[in-house]
Amino acid sequence: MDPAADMDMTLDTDIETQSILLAAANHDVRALRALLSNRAGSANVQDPETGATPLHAAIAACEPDAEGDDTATAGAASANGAAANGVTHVNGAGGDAATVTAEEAGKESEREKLMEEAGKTVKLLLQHGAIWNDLDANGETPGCIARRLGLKELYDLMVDAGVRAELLLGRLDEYQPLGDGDGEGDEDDAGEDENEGRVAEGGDAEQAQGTVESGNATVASAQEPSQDQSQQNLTNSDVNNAKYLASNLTFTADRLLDADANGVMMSWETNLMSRSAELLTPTEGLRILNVGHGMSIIDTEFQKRKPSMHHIVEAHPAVLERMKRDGWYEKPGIVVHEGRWQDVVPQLVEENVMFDAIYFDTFAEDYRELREFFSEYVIGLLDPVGGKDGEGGKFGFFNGLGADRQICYDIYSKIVELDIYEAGLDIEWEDVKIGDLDASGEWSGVRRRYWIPDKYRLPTCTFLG
Ligand SMILES: C[S@@+](CC[C@H](N)C(=O)[O-])C[C@H]1O[C@@H](n2cnc3c(N)ncnc32)[C@H](O)[C@@H]1O
Repeated sequence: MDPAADMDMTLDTDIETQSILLAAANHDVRALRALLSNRAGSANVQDPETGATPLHAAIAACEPDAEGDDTATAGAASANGAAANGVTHVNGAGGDAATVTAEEAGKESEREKLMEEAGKTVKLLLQHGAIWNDLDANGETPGCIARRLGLKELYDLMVDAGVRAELLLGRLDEYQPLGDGDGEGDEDDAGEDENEGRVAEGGDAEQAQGTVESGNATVASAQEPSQDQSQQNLTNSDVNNAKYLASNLTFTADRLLDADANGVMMSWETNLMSRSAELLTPTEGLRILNVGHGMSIIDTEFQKRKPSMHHIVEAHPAVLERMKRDGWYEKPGIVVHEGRWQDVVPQLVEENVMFDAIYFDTFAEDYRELREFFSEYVIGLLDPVGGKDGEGGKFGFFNGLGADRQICYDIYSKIVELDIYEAGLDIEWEDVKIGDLDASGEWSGVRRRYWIPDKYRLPTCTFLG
């Protein structure tokens, strides 16, 4: 190509990119609509330096500028409203109350207007295929910026966009083979995804990937779906799990690590395990199934409740070895199933074995496995008239879905709620505060920090109705 023409084209593209970013930042919906209709895919242009997409620009524009225009966050920070501030002033500053309240009310209405305009811009961009989880140069998705700035309305829009994208990818997944089985690319894909950073290459942009953590595995990139993009998501998770099951493990007092120093299980999760056991088995003498033994934490809690039957499914030879050494095979009511739950559980269903409480926490598996477990098997294994006083059996799982990024955690909490409901179960959440894991040095020597949120959303599921 003629170099001059080449340069012209580059200039045109740069100008187009900057015009789109500017229209998004100005919340100029009319100009933006015209620009987006010029070229497919232009809702995903990125500033070459900052990596900002139009979604980043539209949301970041709500940040107050340095000269004290604090409209956006003043309102956002007072999510509970100017009224609360007004009360403070009435009590504290006597005569100024009316003025201050009017000022606050003015700010609040300015903020509402800003949110409305930003919201329209964000929706327009999403309608034009803007990807919800593109990362800018700071490693933030647009939703991360909204959260950092306290812009709840915009954050919720981004969460909903992520839920839609992931649900659609999940559905597409059901209609496509998981890996082509010819080996080509499968192993590499698995290696790429497996417990590495949560950012994968996705077209031009880096994208945030949520993870389904049990201490564990990968899940789902999350992007507005297209056939090509959905393919990225179809990793052969069997390969990941198989690789983990063949790897060496290191046990110490406070952690179980795989051969790559990934945290399979860590002792900071103990209170989560004991609270789960408490909610699942409110009384002694129940029939329990636990999938994934790990550091024995939840099984020890279950044993304290003197179960009448306590089945454990565990697939890793080193964990099984340790269980033997520690006398688990001889404990009261214990039945150890050596093998992958995928092989063991269908057999239990066939034999009509029923439980009052089921817990699921594996490693190096993705959300599809968890979903398969509760959609296909829980219904057949959980006694609808079991549990305490025959009120029905309970199902729980380690909720580490997308836990290495708050927005992914919020998205997966919604997705799992929808899927659980579709499986005929109801879900109740209990929030458990997580301490400062950095301050307590939890991640030292662990390859990847798999937990970010300061609250764990603990799920307890029962039959609907
Ligand atoms: C995160 S740990 C479980 C921790 C456990 N909840 C505790 O309280 O210590 C996950 C366990 O699941 C096991 N596992 C992984 N994949 C499995 C599979 N497909 N079937 C059965 N067990 C599996 C791992 O070997 C590991 O012991």
